[in-house]
Amino acid sequence: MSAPQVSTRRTGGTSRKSLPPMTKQSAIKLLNMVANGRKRPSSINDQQLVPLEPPPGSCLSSPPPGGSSSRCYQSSLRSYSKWSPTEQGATLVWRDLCVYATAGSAGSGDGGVRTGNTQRPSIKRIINNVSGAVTPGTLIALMGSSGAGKSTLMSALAYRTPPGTVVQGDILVNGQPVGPYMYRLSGFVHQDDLFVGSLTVHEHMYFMAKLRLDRRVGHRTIDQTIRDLLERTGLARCARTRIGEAGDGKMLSGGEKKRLAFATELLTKPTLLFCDEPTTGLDSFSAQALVSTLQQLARRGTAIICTIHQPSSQLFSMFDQVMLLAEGRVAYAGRPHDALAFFAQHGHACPPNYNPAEYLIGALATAPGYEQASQRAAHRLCDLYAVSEAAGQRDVLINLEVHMAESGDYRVTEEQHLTRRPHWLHTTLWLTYRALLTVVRDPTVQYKRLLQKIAIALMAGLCFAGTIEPTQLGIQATQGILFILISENTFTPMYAVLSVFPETFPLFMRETKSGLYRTSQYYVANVVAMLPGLVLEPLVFVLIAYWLAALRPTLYAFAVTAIAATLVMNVSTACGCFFSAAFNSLPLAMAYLVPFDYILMITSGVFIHLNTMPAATRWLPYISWMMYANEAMSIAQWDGVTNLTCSTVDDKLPCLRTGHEVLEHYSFDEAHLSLNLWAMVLLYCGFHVLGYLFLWRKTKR
Ligand SMILES: Nc1ncnc2c1ncn2[C@@H]1O[C@H](COP(=O)(O)OP(=O)(O)OP(=O)(O)O)[C@@H](O)[C@H]1O
Repeated sequence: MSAPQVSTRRTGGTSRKSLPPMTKQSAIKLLNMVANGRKRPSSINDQQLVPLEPPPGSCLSSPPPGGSSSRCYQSSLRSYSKWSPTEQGATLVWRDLCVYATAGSAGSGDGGVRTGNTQRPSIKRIINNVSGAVTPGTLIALMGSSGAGKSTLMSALAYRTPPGTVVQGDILVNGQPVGPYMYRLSGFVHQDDLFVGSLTVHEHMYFMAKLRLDRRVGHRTIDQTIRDLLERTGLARCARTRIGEAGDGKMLSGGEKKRLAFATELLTKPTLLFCDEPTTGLDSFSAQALVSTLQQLARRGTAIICTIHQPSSQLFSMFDQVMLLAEGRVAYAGRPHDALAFFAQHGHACPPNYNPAEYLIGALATAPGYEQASQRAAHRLCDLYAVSEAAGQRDVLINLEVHMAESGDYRVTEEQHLTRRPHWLHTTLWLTYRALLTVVRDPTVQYKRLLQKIAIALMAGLCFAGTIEPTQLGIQATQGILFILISENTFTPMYAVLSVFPETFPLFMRETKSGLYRTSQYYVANVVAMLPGLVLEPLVFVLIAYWLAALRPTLYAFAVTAIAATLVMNVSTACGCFFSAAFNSLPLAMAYLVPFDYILMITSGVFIHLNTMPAATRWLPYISWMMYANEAMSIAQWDGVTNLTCSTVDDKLPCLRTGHEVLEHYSFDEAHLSLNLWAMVLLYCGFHVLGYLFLWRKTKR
């Protein structure tokens, strides 16, 4: 396949069609007529102008009961003197839109085209020259068979395309090309729901409100908003239920999770709402209830775009507009009822008692065994629509928006300055709270590990009980228990955190991309949430093993051992976090970590005299916190000891008479105590900085 030449800009003006000069008022008049389904007039009379601003009490503030609010919004045109979609409603138009997926991007599943020794990236066109418009107060359904390009089109419109996707064409919101502001202006309900399962519904909503709403919004208002939203989405009775992960006993159903995702997006009262298959997995009653909630939301001025799979007849008729896609092209866009008439006109009359949506999608789908014929039929319908009157009216509306954007005297309101985002620390604290709840509520993470630590400490302590004496054998036993104290606080925690980032990565990416928080805040919150466990565990372990084994009975020696063990556990966890952030999967992280473990162990000072290591590897102990901890703990045990006895029976045993000689035997030095502790603090910071940088780099891809 030859790769098409595409520009890498998201939107641009290469395809802009030139329009004749037009006054602002004439354009508004024309737009108004087009939106109301009338043909373009040959001349525009300025006396027939409509007011620019909706009058007080118009449908923007109070929609007519049962009336077509989309018509209502279309006739209430916004002012073109400023750009303020939150005040005026958002008109989203897209023109000549093409979306390409490059090889290697999510879902492409191929690595490109190989030519000779070089690999040329392959590019697949998913959306092919699509144009359309959504006005405030309109509920529009994107429909089509599986693979038609619904999700791709919607994510491009919402400015949420996955990495590796190239978007070409114009996408404008009230005349402004879409950009990062879409994360603030619009909500996006994803097809797959991602939550922190250990939170309850109310906790999740409260957390989201704290991070997404203006920081001046008080507790009472937040509580009231959450109560209203849970009521509206039918989740009020689940407010105290944990969201849960698959396999948990107490959890929300798939449909409830979908509604929770929906309620979360409504917190910010988005002007534009994108819903990727919101009814999938819901029974017909719940699906209808959800679409009816969407209808109500549209009546209040939100422009809503949904992708939807084979809706029931009733659901189909609830949408103001439908856009039918076939192989990335538009086969029809307009009112649902008119879609049936258009298809009937071109030889696809829906039989009576047939689900219309199913019929229309079936007419555009590729039938197995008849691929070429069905593709030809779908292309024919797309071609017929492209030259239809409905497409012409749509094009006038789109061109007017583009024209107004180009020639209008817009005053772009920096709407983001109107909302005060939470402070860095505030967001970090809320993230820490959420991470802490996860740690506390997941017994496998915390309690089981603590119990395991106590059991190992008891076992190790009892095995060494009575062996710590001022003899040559006692020296060996002392160094042995110190190694147990260090290794037990190294390997288990290091491997335990390996899954932290890969497991939560999809949720983290979604939340950071939507501007909920920054990588630094997420990283710091996770580290802080781990801290209580990382202090408690080594202290409990040392407390039990130290006194059972009867190591040096001075407060100083105990304190140094406890501090060193705590630092060991924290550095190990930091190292685990670094490997976890650096690699995309647990097996990959493990594959690299195991060889690193061996370096740590070999250079700990137990297995080899560090001075005798080959010159090329002599730098390795400097990155080994096991060596630093071993030296610090050994100094605490042997510093100032002078009463060691030698064996009179076995002259093959070495004879070390003082603590100084013991330390020298292991290539340790009394003067290095504080140096060792500071080296561990440095390693802790270094690993975390590296871990953060790797995680941050992933978000930039
Ligand atoms: N990153 C990608 N790389 C290559 N092909 C892709 C990529 N993303 C989507 N596609 C392809 O583009 C086509 C449209 O995908 P899309 O997910 O938009 O379809 P859809 O209409 O939403 O389907 P469904 O209803 O099954 O979710 C599919 O054939 C899909 O395999």
